[in-house]
Amino acid sequence: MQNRIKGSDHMCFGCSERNPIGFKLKFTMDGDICRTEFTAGEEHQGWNGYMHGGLIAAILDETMAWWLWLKDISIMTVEMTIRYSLGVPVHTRLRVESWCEEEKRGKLFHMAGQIILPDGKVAAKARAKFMKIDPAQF
Ligand SMILES: CCCCCCCCCCCCCCCC(=O)SCCNC(=O)CCNC(=O)[C@H](O)C(C)(C)COP(=O)(O)OP(=O)(O)OC[C@H]1O[C@@H](n2cnc3c(N)ncnc32)[C@H](O)[C@@H]1OP(=O)(O)O
Repeated sequence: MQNRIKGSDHMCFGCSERNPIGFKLKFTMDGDICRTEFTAGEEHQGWNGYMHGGLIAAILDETMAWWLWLKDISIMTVEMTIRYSLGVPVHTRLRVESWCEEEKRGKLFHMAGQIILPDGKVAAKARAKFMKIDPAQF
């Protein structure tokens, strides 16, 4: 998997290779699904042995954002809900995927994403809205 941005100096917590405490996620498009993988470590725990819910949200947020980013659409998250169905154990390879459910007037994107455990069960599912922004403002 390759990030599209190379040589830039951004410090995005989700995807920058330069951020020393970030997730360093790398994304790829598979048809109309954006995918990444992640294995949580001890430092990502909430309850012992399980990943912190806020960090689960961050991974889902980032994966949905990258579906748009890979299509050259600059956005910001404006709303997100998460259903946490199963604990996400640390030291476990996770598959994360996202897709677009609806586009409104080319400005608001209704996205969804999920974290899948090795046995195929969905541990967490997000729905979020992303608003198109002018990247020159940031
Ligand atoms: C070279 C370097 C590259 C570096 C590249 C790094 C990589 C990059 C990868 C990506 C990485 C991303 C990382 C994860 C994504 C974040 O984490 S983003 C961070 C979290 N999100 C934020 O901070 C967003 C904060 N919000 C804002 O700044 C402002 O609300 C915004 C988004 C700029 C919009 O402001 P605004 O233009 O004033 O919008 P506003 O007038 O309030 O609303 C516009 C319209 O949308 C509607 N609307 C607003 N919110 C909603 C909503 N939640 N639901 C429905 N409608 C809504 C309004 O009703 C309005 O409708 P109309 O009146 O036009 O009909």
